[in-house]
Amino acid sequence: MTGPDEVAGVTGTYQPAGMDASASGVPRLDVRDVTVRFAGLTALDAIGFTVEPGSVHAIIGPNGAGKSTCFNVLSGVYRATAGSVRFGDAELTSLLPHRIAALGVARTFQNIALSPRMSVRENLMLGRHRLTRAGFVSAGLRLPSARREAARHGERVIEIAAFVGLTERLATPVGLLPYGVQKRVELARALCMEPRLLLLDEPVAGMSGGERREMAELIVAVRESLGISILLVEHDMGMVMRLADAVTVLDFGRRIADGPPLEVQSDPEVIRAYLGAASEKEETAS
Ligand SMILES: Nc1ncnc2c1ncn2[C@@H]1O[C@H](COP(=O)(O)OP(=O)(O)OP(=O)(O)O)[C@@H](O)[C@H]1O
Repeated sequence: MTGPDEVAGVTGTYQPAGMDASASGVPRLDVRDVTVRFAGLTALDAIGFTVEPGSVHAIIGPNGAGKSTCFNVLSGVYRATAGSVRFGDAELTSLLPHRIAALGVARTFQNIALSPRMSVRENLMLGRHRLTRAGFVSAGLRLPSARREAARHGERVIEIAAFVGLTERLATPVGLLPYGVQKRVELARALCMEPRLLLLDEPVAGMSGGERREMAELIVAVRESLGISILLVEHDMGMVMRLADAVTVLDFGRRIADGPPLEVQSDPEVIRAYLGAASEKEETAS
């Protein structure tokens, strides 16, 4: 059985490749005055926040607030209409998604984006793809250098699978795994990219209470073992309040609060935004 104990048991033994387990080598993410407009609609209106190296930072807000749009800008899927996103010395707003990934920004998706017929191991090997040096030809010819490289990546995949508690599932096709375990495979695949910043889009959406707890423990373990920065969008307030060092609150594309979780939770504008969203839902339901 895999579970939180196994996750906790390996904490501290897992090291980021080429880095020590501290926030050194992890740049600050600086989002400044980012605006995104879609024909007639301002999805993000000059928003800004900073993700400190090695911290867990949450973006929250009612439906349609602009959270996914923000993630899409950070990962290069959407182009910002204005503003800047700096990751250390790099300006991300002009880069394509694969260039942003190459800088060490990895992402998981709200809806699972894995290959269901492929095994856990194969899905994780896909995560290593951007780190693979062997060219198409040498890999195709199975040259010794390409074989050695594949073996190295294979070992790393085994280490990462152990860290997230997936050792016994390595040969299982992903589509046969329970939903909560698939979400862990997604996180493991993102870790296979050796990220310095991990973007988690609703990591516990659709999970049972037990699965939520396991995922929360895993996120803490990632932060503590790797010292990387984690930016997450999440609707589960309890989880945000427990996990996050800082919270940015969006509402209708505007940033309405930013700070430590306790401060943000008692901010009158945040309370108003959430109460407003709740009463709108009630009106639609009645
Ligand atoms: N590609 C797009 N084209 C047009 N409008 C879009 C596009 N993507 C998002 N929007 C709009 O931008 C606004 C913000 O949407 P976004 O998905 O970022 O919100 P969200 O906070 O992630 O919401 P949810 O919690 O429901 O996922 C919404 O009004 C949405 O309809």
